[in-house]
Amino acid sequence: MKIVDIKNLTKTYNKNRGIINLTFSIEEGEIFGFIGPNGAGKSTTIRTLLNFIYPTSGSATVFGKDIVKDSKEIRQNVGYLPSEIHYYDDMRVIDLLKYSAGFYKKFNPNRMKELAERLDLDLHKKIEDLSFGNRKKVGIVQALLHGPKLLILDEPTSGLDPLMQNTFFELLLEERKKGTTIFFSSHILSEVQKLCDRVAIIKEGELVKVETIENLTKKNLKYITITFEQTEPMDLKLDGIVKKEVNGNEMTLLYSGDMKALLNQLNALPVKDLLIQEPTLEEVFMHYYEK
Ligand SMILES: Nc1ncnc2c1ncn2[C@@H]1O[C@H](COP(=O)(O)OP(=O)(O)OP(=O)(O)O)[C@@H](O)[C@H]1O
Repeated sequence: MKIVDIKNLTKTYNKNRGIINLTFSIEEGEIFGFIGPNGAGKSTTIRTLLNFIYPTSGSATVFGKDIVKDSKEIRQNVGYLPSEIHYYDDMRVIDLLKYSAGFYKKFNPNRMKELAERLDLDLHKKIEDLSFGNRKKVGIVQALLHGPKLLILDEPTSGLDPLMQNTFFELLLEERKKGTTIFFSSHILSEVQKLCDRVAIIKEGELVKVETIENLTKKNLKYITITFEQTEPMDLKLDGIVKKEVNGNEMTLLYSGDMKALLNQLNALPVKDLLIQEPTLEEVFMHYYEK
């Protein structure tokens, strides 16, 4: 079942582009990454899905329900972590969480305590006394508290130290085991690689690609290092060379072409050593972005 289904969704702010003609969907139980540089349109997409802002054109459904007409119903089953969190500063964490839990039909105080403990969050502190990272934790507890079917997380890890990020990822994997679908925006590629099943890449408001992490990292792009016997310039004439660098007798290639064609050419050259590696996700994305 499609938990999120976005069709030709466009949002323009006066004359500014926000997002243009986005179409993609997220299946039940997926951890789905949403990747793009600052200003690409990630928050705009998320805020539109939650009906904080209205689409200019196009449509989307969450749980099969219309994001504009049925937004109240949808929100009962969504946990949302905004990228920037603004709270009432003089409230204590516990009171704020109870207050926000009041908007949902399901609330479990034991779950609140358990989550606070796991994240090492002091429930009795005032919000104004919390660091940025600790405020983020409040947002995480708030998003998970009512056992949502869909988690929408906008840059969730910014401000968390690496240990806390791990705890947070563990929590997400536990949620996934329960069947929760997770939509996760980020500009940090390694965390997406670690956690997500599929990823949508967005650039300047437009969707570049939707791909499984497996395919993104494995399918076509290879990182190739060739060491030649001699330093005289060697030339390779091949389709599919995305990037080439030559340093002394060493040539590195990002290559997405036919492997046999490459090997045939190398066969005629004085090759001393050859190393073929999986590219990092950074390299894969650069490849998409450069196009
Ligand atoms: N309230 C607004 N008014 C006018 N333009 C806006 C508004 N919010 C966003 N934009 C524009 O829409 C585009 C997408 O912004 P958005 O915040 O969705 O990007 P993002 O991918 O979430 O980036 P970031 O990681 O920096 O939050 C940007 O060009 C931005 O300038």
